[in-house]
Amino acid sequence: MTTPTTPATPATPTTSAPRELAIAATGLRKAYGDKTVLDGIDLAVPAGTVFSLLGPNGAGKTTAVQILTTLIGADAGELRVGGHDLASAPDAVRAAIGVTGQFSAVDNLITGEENMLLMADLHHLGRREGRRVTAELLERFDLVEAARKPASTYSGGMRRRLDIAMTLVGEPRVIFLDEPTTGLDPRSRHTMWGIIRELVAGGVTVFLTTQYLDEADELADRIAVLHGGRIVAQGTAEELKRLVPGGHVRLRFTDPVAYESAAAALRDAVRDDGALSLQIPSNGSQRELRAVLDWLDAAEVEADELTVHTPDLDDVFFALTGSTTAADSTTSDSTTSGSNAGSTAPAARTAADSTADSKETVR
Ligand SMILES: Nc1ncnc2c1ncn2[C@@H]1O[C@H](COP(=O)(O)OP(=O)(O)OP(=O)(O)O)[C@@H](O)[C@H]1O
Repeated sequence: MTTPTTPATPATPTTSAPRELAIAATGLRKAYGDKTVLDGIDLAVPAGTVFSLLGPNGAGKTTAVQILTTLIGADAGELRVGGHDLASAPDAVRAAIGVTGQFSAVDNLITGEENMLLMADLHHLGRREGRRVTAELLERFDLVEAARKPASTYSGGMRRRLDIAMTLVGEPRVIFLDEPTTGLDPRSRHTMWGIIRELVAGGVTVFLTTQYLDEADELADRIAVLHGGRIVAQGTAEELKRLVPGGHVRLRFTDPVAYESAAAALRDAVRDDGALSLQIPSNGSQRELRAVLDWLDAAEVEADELTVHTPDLDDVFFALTGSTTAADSTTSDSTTSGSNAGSTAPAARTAADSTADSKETVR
């Protein structure tokens, strides 16, 4: 397991007391036949935070969610959710959690409001209280106009909002969101992100699986990458990004003569003769950028375009889960990548660079 060297920044700097853990797993194991899906993983999610579990298809994210929500049993591990032990008090765990995601609880044949009232019944809220909670949640999730229409007529975004609203009827303290924005358009995704932030601001803990790395980057206080049955890295998004070298400034030229003279002056730069571009290792910080610009001035290099690429979670994901070898090489390079951007690690840089082009920032 790779652990970033920098300690995590506390989510709430105002208190130094350790937060109560909403989810705690030690040595979680699960196998299907002779296929080990979770090979002894540890998770610690402080209450009131967003934790994101990332991993390639088939890594075991849904299996982890199913175990932590009591849907299936684990083969081994000490597991606590919402302050209760999963093995000895599954009902208490169920009462403390909400689950939404790939398997929606929405019944298409009835209206949104009826779905909500049904959920209120399941939670044994009285008729009046059920109506009050339903009205409040429909309002909060912008579903008042659609409340009397069959759920089958709802858009994907409306259905997810209804699904979350239904989950909130039981006032869960821990919510598992399994790929909550898959298939949603960008506007609906942003609406969902706003909803998740609001939930967390209200003290709810969110366990999020997602295939969108920008979503984890945007929302998660901590991220764990699951691969080969193990957590191969975990930390804040910033800590994970520091595991991957590959930050650089790219200079593009239109004039081959200018390109050649720049390449001669900047002998440490990586050449791309086809694109007439040079890459200078840089961590993208203001200080390093200034140093690069001074260096270019001194060498009298004038590029037609200058772009800065900093590793993002896609790079991290690719490097850690691309193959065992890639993950291993990235791990060993990681200690130098954050502090010494002047050095480059060829194997990991190749992994990062292959996904880099669409994410460069022109500054
Ligand atoms: N009931 C089952 N019986 C046998 N194998 C299973 C069962 N459920 C899951 N698996 C296998 O366990 C592995 C992990 O599956 P899981 O659905 O947890 O992965 P995931 O990370 O959620 O993937 P995805 O991103 O594709 O949803 C896969 O290889 C899957 O085929």
